[in-house]
Amino acid sequence: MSRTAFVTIAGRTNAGKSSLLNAIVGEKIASVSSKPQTTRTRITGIRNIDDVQLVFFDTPGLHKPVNKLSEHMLNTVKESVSDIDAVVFVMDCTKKINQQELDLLKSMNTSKMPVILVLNKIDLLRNKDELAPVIADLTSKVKFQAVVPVSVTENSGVDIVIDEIIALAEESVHFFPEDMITDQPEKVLAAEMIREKLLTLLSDEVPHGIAVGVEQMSEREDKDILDISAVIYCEKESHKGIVIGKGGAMLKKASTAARIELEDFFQIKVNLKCWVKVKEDWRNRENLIRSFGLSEK
Ligand SMILES: Nc1nc2c(ncn2[C@@H]2O[C@H](COP(=O)(O)OP(=O)(O)OP(=O)(O)O)[C@@H](O)[C@H]2O)c(=O)[nH]1
Repeated sequence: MSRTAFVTIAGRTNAGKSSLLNAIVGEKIASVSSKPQTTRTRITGIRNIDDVQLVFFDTPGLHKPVNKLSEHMLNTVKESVSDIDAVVFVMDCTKKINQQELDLLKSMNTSKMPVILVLNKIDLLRNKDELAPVIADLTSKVKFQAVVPVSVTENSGVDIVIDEIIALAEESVHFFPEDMITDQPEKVLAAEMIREKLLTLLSDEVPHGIAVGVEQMSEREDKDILDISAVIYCEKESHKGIVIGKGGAMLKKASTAARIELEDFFQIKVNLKCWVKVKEDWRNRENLIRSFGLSEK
């Protein structure tokens, strides 16, 4: 069974968060982060390792450098974390923990978020024995899933961080196709959430012959609403009828289930509109793949 881990990287300015993310996801990050994002959740990188897909994203209240976090943001941590499987909290091991970092870590404990502590920049330590008391002090105050000494610059410990994240991955479909990169990861993720709901509800009636493309996804300027319009492509006219269902019942059920999941993930009210179209042999059509926001590597 395939697994997915949704991961947020948090920590103080200059701790090495971007460097670590780059070390984990490699060059894919460039294509992902350079585009302006429309939603508050921002996917910053994707990495596939065997049957596990790691999806890195920023989430409100957590992605800002810790020294810029306000009280208000700390309070929102609890509400905005339902989809996080792991928080990777990066600290510069040569710097003492400050009150804000401690508060944030404690609020993560309160909301039962698994936290992997990365003690970065160990290459700067003259004597590695200096780490033991630091770790002892931190673990006496905060509960961590794992504590990993790392030097991103020397590429030491990064593999262990990856293993710890993999250990927290949950059984799930992969939201992003292997070997493809996208500059619109939120659209791809939303499309896959909709497709997954349809496949679950339809069971074997329309096996695999469904593709979903999110054509529009934008947050309203005046209201906290995310408008998403999606097209469901079937291979046959008869499949279209099944997807829509009697009096539109099936489509309604699937889009309601998808909307609930999308609202939970993006932490915003979602207005989802789905259309069903027949496109024979969509699987071989390059332009369709492109309209899903994907491209071959
Ligand atoms: N010596 C050393 N320097 C590192 C290491 N990891 C990152 N750095 C350096 O630390 C600085 C900050 O790294 P970033 O990855 O930009 O840190 P950040 O946490 O993303 O910073 P903000 O975006 O400001 O929040 C850079 O100059 C990195 O080259 C490390 O393992 N050892």
